[in-house]
Amino acid sequence: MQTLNLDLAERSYPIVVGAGALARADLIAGALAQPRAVIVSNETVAPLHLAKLKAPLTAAGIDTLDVILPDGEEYKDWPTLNRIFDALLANRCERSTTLIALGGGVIGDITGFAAACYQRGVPFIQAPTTLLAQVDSSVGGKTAINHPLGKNMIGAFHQPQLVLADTDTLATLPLREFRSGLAEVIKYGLIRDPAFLAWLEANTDALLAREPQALAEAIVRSCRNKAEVVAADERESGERALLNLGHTFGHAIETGCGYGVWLHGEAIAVGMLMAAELSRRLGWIDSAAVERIEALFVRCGLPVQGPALGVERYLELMAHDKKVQDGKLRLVLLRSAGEAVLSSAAPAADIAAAIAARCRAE
Ligand SMILES: NC(=O)c1ccc[n+]([C@@H]2O[C@H](COP(=O)([O-])OP(=O)(O)OC[C@H]3O[C@@H](n4cnc5c(N)ncnc54)[C@H](O)[C@@H]3O)[C@@H](O)[C@H]2O)c1
Ligand SMILES: O=C(O)C(=O)C[C@@H](O)[C@H](O)[C@H](O)COP(=O)(O)O
Ligand SMILES: [Zn+2]
Repeated sequence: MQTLNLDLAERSYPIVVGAGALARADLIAGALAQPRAVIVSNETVAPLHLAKLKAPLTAAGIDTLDVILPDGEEYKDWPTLNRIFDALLANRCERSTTLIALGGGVIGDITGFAAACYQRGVPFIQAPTTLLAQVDSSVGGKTAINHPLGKNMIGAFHQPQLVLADTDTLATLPLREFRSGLAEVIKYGLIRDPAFLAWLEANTDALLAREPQALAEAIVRSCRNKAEVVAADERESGERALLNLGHTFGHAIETGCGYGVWLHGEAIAVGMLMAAELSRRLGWIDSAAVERIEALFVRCGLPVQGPALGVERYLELMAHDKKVQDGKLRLVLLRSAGEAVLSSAAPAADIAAAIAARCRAE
């Protein structure tokens, strides 16, 4: 078990990574204000992993209520959020009730947002069970639901009290979901950690084989990168925007195709290649760098071409991006494979050409 700390003064919290972390009722109990917690999970994860979390809590005298939601990105929405509020109210949950999100990023994001809103804010704990959630969404306090016009458009910054990433849960994760998580792992290498990028290239096979040591190292190094960025810029007034590499394009793919059709990691993999292609057109990186990124995605089984939405539709969807300022797109681009910058310098024609180069023909 390894523990990192996300340093945010009075909102600091531990990120615990390792086999069996879900059973650490002692850590959960230490974070609770009363011996009661509400576990929010979904119909897929609960039968696989809920007992590992719930039984030790019960044994420790902590009363738990389960809220089991339908599974899917398309349920990261208002009606599903309301189901959490209905359960909290029906069970007279108080301001000191802690919510525990057991699942992937969808459960983490919606539970975190419910915690941010219920009675104007209650504590919550992240218990991520996908690779993507263990390396990214459980850390940093971005919580949200989707809107038909854009991803994560309704949300709040609300930090968890604790992150418990049990690497044993990854054994049941479908391969496509595992690959999707690798896209966010690679993102850290691309934006700020060239040594990690090289390590990922050298350890792709071990990761795809889910070798425990390689997995733990990838998760810890990812969380360390994320924790450093969030500690420096919690509310995304600067450096945190770099965590959005590929997301302006990727969110357009997710929204444009309908939530759940493209997985988040798949969409941002293509988005990162669009950003790389645009950086090449600006003369910031060379073709070899773009090919290097593409080769790693191919080895990880990630897509390298986007859907044929049409360039105009991509641009229309991208106009909703949260980084848009005074109506102008700001994009995360690459200065090298290992250094990203936020820039509004790209000419519209180059943005359109980069999209066209990386999506299927209509
Ligand atoms: N808040 C953030 O900072 C942040 C960061 C990245 C992504 N996100 C969001 O996270 C979401 C994507 O998260 P995700 O990739 O975890 O998707 P997900 O939550 O939909 O989980 C993927 C699938 O795996 C299943 N699953 C989860 N754990 C499992 C396990 N251990 N074994 C078997 N099946 C399991 C889920 O039920 C689901 O079907 C998107 O909504 C994205 O916008 C948020
Ligand atoms: O934590 C962040 O900051 C991120 O941008 C992490 C992203 O991987 C994640 O997908 C996030 O939800 C995107 O944020 P958004 O502000 O573009 O919705
Ligand atoms: Zn993401």
